[in-house]
Amino acid sequence: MAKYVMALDSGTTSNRCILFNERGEMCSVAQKEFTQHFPKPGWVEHEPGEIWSTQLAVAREAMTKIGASAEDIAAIGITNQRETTIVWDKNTGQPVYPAIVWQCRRTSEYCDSLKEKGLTEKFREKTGLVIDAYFSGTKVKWILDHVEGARERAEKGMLLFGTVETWLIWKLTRGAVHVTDYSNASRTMLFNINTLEWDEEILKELGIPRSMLPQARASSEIYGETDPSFFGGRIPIAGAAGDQQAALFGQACFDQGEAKNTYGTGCFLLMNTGSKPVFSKNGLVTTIGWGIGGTITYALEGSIFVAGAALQWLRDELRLIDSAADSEYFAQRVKDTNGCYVVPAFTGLGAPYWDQYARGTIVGLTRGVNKYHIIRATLESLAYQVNDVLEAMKADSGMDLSSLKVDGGASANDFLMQTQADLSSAPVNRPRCVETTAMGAAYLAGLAAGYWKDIEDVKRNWATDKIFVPAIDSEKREQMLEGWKRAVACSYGWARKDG
Ligand SMILES: Nc1ncnc2c1ncn2[C@@H]1O[C@H](COP(=O)(O)OP(=O)(O)O)[C@@H](O)[C@H]1O
Ligand SMILES: O=P(O)(O)OC[C@H](O)CO
Repeated sequence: MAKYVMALDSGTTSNRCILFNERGEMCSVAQKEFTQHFPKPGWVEHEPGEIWSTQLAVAREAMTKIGASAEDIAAIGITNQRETTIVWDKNTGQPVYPAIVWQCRRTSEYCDSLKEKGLTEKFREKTGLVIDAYFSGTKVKWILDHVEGARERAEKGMLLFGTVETWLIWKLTRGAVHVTDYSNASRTMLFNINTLEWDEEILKELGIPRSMLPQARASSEIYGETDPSFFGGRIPIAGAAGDQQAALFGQACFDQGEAKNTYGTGCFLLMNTGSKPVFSKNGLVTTIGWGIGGTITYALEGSIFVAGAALQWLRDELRLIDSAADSEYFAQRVKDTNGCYVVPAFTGLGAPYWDQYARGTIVGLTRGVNKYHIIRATLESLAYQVNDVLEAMKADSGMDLSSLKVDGGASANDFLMQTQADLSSAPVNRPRCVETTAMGAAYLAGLAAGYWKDIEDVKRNWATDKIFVPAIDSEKREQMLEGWKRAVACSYGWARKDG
């Protein structure tokens, strides 16, 4: 019997491969960063070829590290940065343009024009999303409009579109399989989450030919097998999900009302809402969590664009810290932020504000504010943003969260986790394995391949590392939150051309 399930976790800044055993333990890990391209202010691109080559390299490296062969791998599950858009030639496999990354704001004005046409409600009802440059649809349109000859070739059926999992599956099968899963499809703004079909009316509005789109499939099923040239044998590719949905799965949030927050480059808070979509009145989006065995599980999501990336900004641009982890120590050199707030709206504000033109700001500066206050305020900004989303989620779902499960790189920061518990007045529960995204992908694939029997196996493998309980009084909390609201208001609309 095969010993492992392989998770390919293709994130925004790096590709990872983790081999899990039956108990959900990580037996081998390999990771490689890839290049971020910022060709213009607000634009973000990746090279699709580099996404593929680094992903393949880490998969081979993880196998080599423990001497695993293709026969040792029961299945591959793929999880990925979502919305990032790749268009390539069906015959040559050559991308026609770099991958336009989820953070890229280049289609903001076109999104405004859709809103001005009064299409907001229609898009929400069909796709569950707000109209925003974040999602893939307008990025595909941009490529077709701006790359010479692309629209003509797309109309002739010569071009294919995919998000990152689609691209990787296509590459791993040497062009034999062009699929996406429902969770990733639900992030394109082209997919009807009620009918589970690409939406003809939206495709027409955006001028996107149907023939470019992948087949939308369940998140846990065998899509195809890897070409033997890659790993020395065929391995079934048996699961795929967007990274945030995979984390919800990996955190074993299987019951309605269970939620997790991932603190990575951005922050993504998702709550399982069961088998019916819940439409938000408070700035959240409705998304597909996963589709398994003919059943769809929906989720409410609050997407925060800049979280851990703000720590990278402190490290790389301001050079106030040497590593993101140092922020924990420095933040505690002072007892508070001395009245200072950092709003890291570097690429606009996502949930619950959705202001494409907001930009980052630091407010409350006085002569006494030092670097430790700024570091602390930056870390606190992650917790404030998550709290804003939590409040919206409580209002939409009518449920009070008994605890919040957390994961992602920045969840290792105890100061941040304690601040979250304090600001949100709720216990924060950090699991022993915070690689829940990769774990979720592994489970989705392992369940389809019969490596695990059912979700009870997943639940059994989940264990708490530490619970952070609220430790400040409500007066202090209210005072901190009030200042944050005023700081956020200062960042609104800054990049709008008309001021
Ligand atoms: N100890 C820490 N404290 C605060 N932020 C951290 C810490 N460790 C990592 N980070 C931040 O978390 C992010 C990396 O987390 P990860 O889950 O790997 O992100 P992604 O999957 O989005 O690439 C980086 O933006 C980094 O700045
Ligand atoms: O790569 P991550 O972990 O920052 O996740 C990115 C999200 O999927 C974007 O929607």
